[in-house]
Amino acid sequence: MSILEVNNVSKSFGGVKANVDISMSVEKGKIVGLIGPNGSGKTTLFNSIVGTYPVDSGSIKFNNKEVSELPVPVIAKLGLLRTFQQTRIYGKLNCIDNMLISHKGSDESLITIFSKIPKNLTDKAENLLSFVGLYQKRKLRAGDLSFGQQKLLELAMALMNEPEMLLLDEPTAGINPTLINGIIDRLIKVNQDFGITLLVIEHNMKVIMQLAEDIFCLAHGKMLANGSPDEIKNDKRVIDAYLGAQ
Ligand SMILES: Nc1ncnc2c1ncn2[C@@H]1O[C@H](COP(=O)(O)OP(=O)(O)OP(=O)(O)O)[C@@H](O)[C@H]1O
Repeated sequence: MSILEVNNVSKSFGGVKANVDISMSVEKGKIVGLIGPNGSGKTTLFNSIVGTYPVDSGSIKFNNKEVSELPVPVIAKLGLLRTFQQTRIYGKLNCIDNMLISHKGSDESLITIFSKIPKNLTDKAENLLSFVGLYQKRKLRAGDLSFGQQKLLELAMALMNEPEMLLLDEPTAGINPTLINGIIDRLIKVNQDFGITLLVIEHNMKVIMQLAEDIFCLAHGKMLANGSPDEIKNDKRVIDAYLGAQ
């Protein structure tokens, strides 16, 4: 059963056709990759799916519900969330407070939020920090964490809202190669332990081949190929698109 259905989505910025007639389907419970050379339209597609940009045409269905006209917070409440290439954390707040602030009930001011935090929410924040390996650092300012740890914090912050599906924009970008395996293991656990469907943009081919069961490849704003890691690895169109982009 598919959790996400993108049908004939197009999006232009002035004369730039960032996405042209894109169709893709993501099966519930899977880890799916989205690859493509720089500027091929991956982030634009993410932004369209989560509601950041209105699409020019086409349909996006999440759990069979049309979401292409809905704003970001409404889509988030339906259970579809994204993380960013550059982490979005509050550097001056400690890890626990970052977690509490990202909880979706929190649309009030910071003072109101912190003055009435239920104990179970703090417990949940601590459990998730422990899940991503940051429990010991929970009282440190997020800005003092390494970039890799900030990415794990951002992942934990997204999990606070118990999404059904997470869109991850380059979860291993800028991370020390020795820590990359830790991130891959965490993402697999997110998928297996919480049953969260993952759609992952990734430039690191080794990572996406290890992580994803199904991979979509964009080039020049169009859907170029779709298949298993093995099929994609050996697809001449994909190889040419990457070589041509270098
Ligand atoms: N807000 C915007 N305004 C104008 N042009 C944009 C905007 N966002 C993206 N574009 C253009 O759309 C095209 C696709 O960009 P996009 O960021 O979606 O590609 P990408 O595959 O995510 O690239 P990268 O791998 O480098 O992150 C590019 O030509 C880009 O310059």
